[in-house]
Amino acid sequence: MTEVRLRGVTAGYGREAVLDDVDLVVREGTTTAVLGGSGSGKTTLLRVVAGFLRPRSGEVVVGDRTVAGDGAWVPPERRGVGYVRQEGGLFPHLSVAGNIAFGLPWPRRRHRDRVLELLDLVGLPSDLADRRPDQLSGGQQQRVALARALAPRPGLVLLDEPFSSLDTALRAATRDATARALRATGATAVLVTHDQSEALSFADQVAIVGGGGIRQAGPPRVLYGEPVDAEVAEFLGDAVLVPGVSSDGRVLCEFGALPARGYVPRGDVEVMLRPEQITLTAAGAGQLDAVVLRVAYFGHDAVVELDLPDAASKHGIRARVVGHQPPEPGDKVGLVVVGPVRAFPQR
Ligand SMILES: Nc1ncnc2c1ncn2[C@@H]1O[C@H](COP(=O)(O)OP(=O)(O)OP(=O)(O)O)[C@@H](O)[C@H]1O
Repeated sequence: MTEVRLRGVTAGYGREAVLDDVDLVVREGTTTAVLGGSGSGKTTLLRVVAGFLRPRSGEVVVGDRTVAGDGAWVPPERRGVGYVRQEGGLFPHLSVAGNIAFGLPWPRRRHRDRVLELLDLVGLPSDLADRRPDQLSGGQQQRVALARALAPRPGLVLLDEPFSSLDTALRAATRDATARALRATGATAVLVTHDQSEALSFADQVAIVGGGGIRQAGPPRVLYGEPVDAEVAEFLGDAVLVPGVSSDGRVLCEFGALPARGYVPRGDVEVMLRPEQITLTAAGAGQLDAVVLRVAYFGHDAVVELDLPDAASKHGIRARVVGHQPPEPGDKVGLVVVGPVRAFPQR
């Protein structure tokens, strides 16, 4: 079991600092998903923890050892860290068993039992052991890469977008197998991903990287419900933003007076709510009336774009409704809006 701590870490390439004074804690035995725009420094963060990149300043602590900073430097191979890349990076000339055994310490490389145990751990049948990587599906290759990373029983596993090249169904199955294997071993994990729903469903903690730092880190529900600003809110899902005025922990906006959660700035604010906080009812039966402009149908749910005749904001009002009976464009509907909402200082 391994806790990871980054304190004041600044790192980059050449003169450019990609990460500037970054603090992050990943508690032992938990999973943190690192989410952020392209080029924001997610992989750089993993490289610093793995030891592939030396931070210019700050400290990295893995378990009870300072592995970088404060005069210390522990090379990657001595950090007890497993690393799984986007494309798996299996050795093409070795069998599945050979690839997994490569992760075992020298004296144990011939231990077939341990290889089969690792295959089972990642949910693969033992008869794949003698195949070559090119005889496996993409999802199977990623599971073998995970088995190889888990072979030396690392306390920490770093996963750099390991599911991104897989199609939707395979992605979900591989992600579930990975989550199960990590739980079974008790390893701490850091997962880099572009996928918001993956981050929210897979991890105990989500960390949003942007502007050289961690914009916000916390449990998925806190980040989704209480993002620190409108940008983080929009990054982590669909957000409806309307102008409002706050007083006494409530906000007054075109949806009426609604309770707000978290810190509420005074005066003019930007009010944020999620589209699923708006439900549709019969015209005249809600808190206010609207007309359906467009409907984006996704099967399990639908996003309904609405026009509020008396509202200040003329676009961007969206309700997420269950998919079996979405309304039609032109329909008149009533809206019921439930709080709490978030209120940000106006941009
Ligand atoms: N080896 C390198 N040499 C120079 N610059 C680099 C190197 N690797 C990354 N960078 C730059 O550092 C910045 C952060 O890169 P990084 O790969 O950490 O981002 P990322 O958030 O993982 O991006 P993506 O989501 O696109 O994979 C980018 O501007 C990138 O161009």
